[in-house]
Order: sequence, then C-alpha cells, then structure tokens
Amino acid sequence: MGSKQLIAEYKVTVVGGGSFGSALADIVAANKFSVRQWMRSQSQADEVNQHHTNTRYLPDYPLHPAIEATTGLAYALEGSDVILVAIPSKSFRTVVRQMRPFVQQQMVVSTTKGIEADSFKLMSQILEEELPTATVGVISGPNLAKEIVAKALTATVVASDSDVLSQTLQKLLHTDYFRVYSSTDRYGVELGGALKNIYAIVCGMGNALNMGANTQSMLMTRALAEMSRFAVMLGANPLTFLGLAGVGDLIVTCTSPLSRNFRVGYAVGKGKSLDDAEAELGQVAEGVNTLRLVKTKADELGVYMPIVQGLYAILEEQKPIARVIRQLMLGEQKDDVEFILHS
Ligand SMILES: NC(=O)c1ccc[n+]([C@@H]2O[C@H](COP(=O)([O-])OP(=O)(O)OC[C@H]3O[C@@H](n4cnc5c(N)ncnc54)[C@H](O)[C@@H]3O)[C@@H](O)[C@H]2O)c1
Ligand SMILES: O=P(O)(O)OC[C@H](O)CO
Repeated sequence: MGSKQLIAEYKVTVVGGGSFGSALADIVAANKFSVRQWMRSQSQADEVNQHHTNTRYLPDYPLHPAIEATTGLAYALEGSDVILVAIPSKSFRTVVRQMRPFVQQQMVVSTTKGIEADSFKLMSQILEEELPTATVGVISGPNLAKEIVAKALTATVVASDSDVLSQTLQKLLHTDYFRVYSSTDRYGVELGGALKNIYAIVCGMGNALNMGANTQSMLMTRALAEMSRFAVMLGANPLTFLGLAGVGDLIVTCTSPLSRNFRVGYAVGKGKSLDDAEAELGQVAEGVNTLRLVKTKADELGVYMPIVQGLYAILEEQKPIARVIRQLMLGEQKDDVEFILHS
C-alpha cells in the first residue's frame, strides 16, 4: 500500500468558520480527504452544506461540496486524525479548551497569526498547554485566503518538531496550486506570521497617503530588519525571516489590499479612527493587538523597533501621522545592515 493510500484514510477537522478555515477545508476536500469544519453559526453551517459557499467571509467563491460543516464540536472532532485550528488569537485558548475532551494523540496545527495578550504566548504554545497529549505544529506563509480559494499559485510553510506531522500536512494540503514547504523553526515561522501584520498596517497607511515605491521598499526592508531583530532576540532562527513565513508573508500583506491589516492601515491613513476602521472591516486584523503586545515586549527587552514605536504613537497615542513620519525620518543615523540582528 502506497503512502498516499494510507494517508487518504485520514480524517481532518478544521476548527473555525472564517476565511482561512474555509480556504484550508477547500484544499483538503479537493485532495479527497474527509473534512469536517466546525463553526459556531448554524446558518453559516447550513449555507456551507447546502450551497457550498461561505458568503460572509468568502463571497463569490464556491467551496468544495464534500466539506461537511457542523456546529457540534464533538461531532466535528469525532475520529479525527488531524485538526487545523483557524480561530482568531483572542478566542484561541477558549476554543481549544473546549476541544480538550475530544483530543488525545491527534496532530493539531495552528493557522492563526497572533500572540496571546498577557502571556505573550504563540498559538502553538497554547496548544501544547491545553492539549498536552497532542502533536503540535503551525502553518504560516503568504496565504491570502481569497487567492487560495481562487486557486492562485501559492506556497506555505508547515513547522513542527514532528517530521510525521510535517509530512502528513504536506500530503493533505499539497496540490498543483498550493505548495507546502516544511521547517523545524516552529517558533520563528509562527512569530514571523504574527509580526508582519504590524507592518502591513503601516504599508496600508503609506498607500493611503499616496507614498511611492521608494517608500514602500524602505518600509518593508526596515520592517524585515526590525522583525528579525526582535524574533532572533526571542530565539527564532534568522534564516526563517528570509523564507516564505518571513519576508514572503511580509511582502504579500504589505502590498495587497486583500490583507485585512493593510486595509485597517489604509482606512486610518484616510482619516478614520482605528475603532471605525476595525468595525468596518468586520473580520479579524490581528496586527492591532500584536502591535500593543510587541511594543510592550520591545520596551521590556530594549529591542530597537522604530516602526513599531511610530505606529503605536499613531494608533494608541493619537499622534499626528505627519509628525511621527518626520521623527522617524530624522531619527538617529544608522548603518544599513550592521544592526539588523542586534538591538
Ligand atoms: N484570511 C486569511 O487570508 C488568513 C491567511 C492566513 C492566516 N490567517 C489567520 O487565520 C486566523 C483566522 O483568520 P480568518 O481569516 O479565518 O478570520 P475571519 O475573521 O475570517 O474568521 C474568524 C472565524 O473565527 C470564528 N470565531 C471567532 N471567535 C470565535 C469563538 N469564540 N468561538 C468560535 N468561533 C469563533 C468566527 O466566527 C469566524 O468564523 C487569523 O489569526 C489570521 O491571521 C488568515
Ligand atoms: O488579511 P490579513 O492581513 O490577516 O493577512 C492574511 C494572511 O496572513 C496573509 O498571509
């Protein structure tokens, strides 16, 4: 029996009924693996089952008819071998705790790009705490859900201490339009995904202010230096930031209006309040919370993060954008590369 046949017997559960959960369920179903998707809204589950669409999150995109949506968590997880969790970071621990009675030795993978407030834990660390018998991993990369369901050529990274988990996820998700790379730097891959959201807000703001390609390049390059410096200080592998889950995800979120973080920044750049920008979005923009947490952590550790400081001044201290930009541009002169990995 070939490994493909063996893996074909695996049952997959996607926990979360939003854009990314649906995009991943769509790939798994298209690859002919059994997939149940748990969501809290009965009407949304009915829509997925009857019409094979999720119009609240992915309007205009048909989903694979084999996706079975349910609001019953026990039913969703019954007999499951691999569980993909696509719940925003604010609710992640609460939902994972509800999963605990139904999870033993399964592979559980976080797809969430955020950080827990108070603890500064990443989602896979929450998985380890709440589901101590599970095998844990993460998926991260330049992965706009709407492009994935449109079958745009895309790549992602699965990261875990377990080779079996990485190989299984590669088999479950790999298609001719979705390529899955592996990494052993789980912390770096996961932290990269959370950090880039901050800079997508900044780039959205720059776009709203009609800044040019020089500005965009400066912002993204300095952002990469800043996020790598911070992540390496916390134990990540610097090379991860040259890969898909680092610079790759930074590029996509800093340049695409499909990014919710970019759109929040754009709205603020056009004069909206942060609250209005988030309310109008109606979906999660993780970077807003991540900014608050990273600013506090950078202050605590003494990591030089001028873009984080500037964005925080604009969003949280209501400093005028023009004044913050001027301060950043006139700040202390630096060598281009010497300080990338040092505070
Ligand atoms: N959308 C993308 O393009 C994309 C790509 C890669 C990673 N991600 C990450 O995936 C995570 C989820 O994002 P998304 O895009 O699916 O978000 P989303 O806003 O589209 O959907 C979030 C889903 O979570 C559900 N949810 C929230 N709180 C819940 C709770 N307490 N109980 C049950 N369900 C709850 C919502 O009902 C909704 O179905 C985020 O961390 C995001 O960074 C998103
Ligand atoms: O829509 P965003 O800003 O949450 O970004 C989605 C993905 O993280 C892009 O890789």
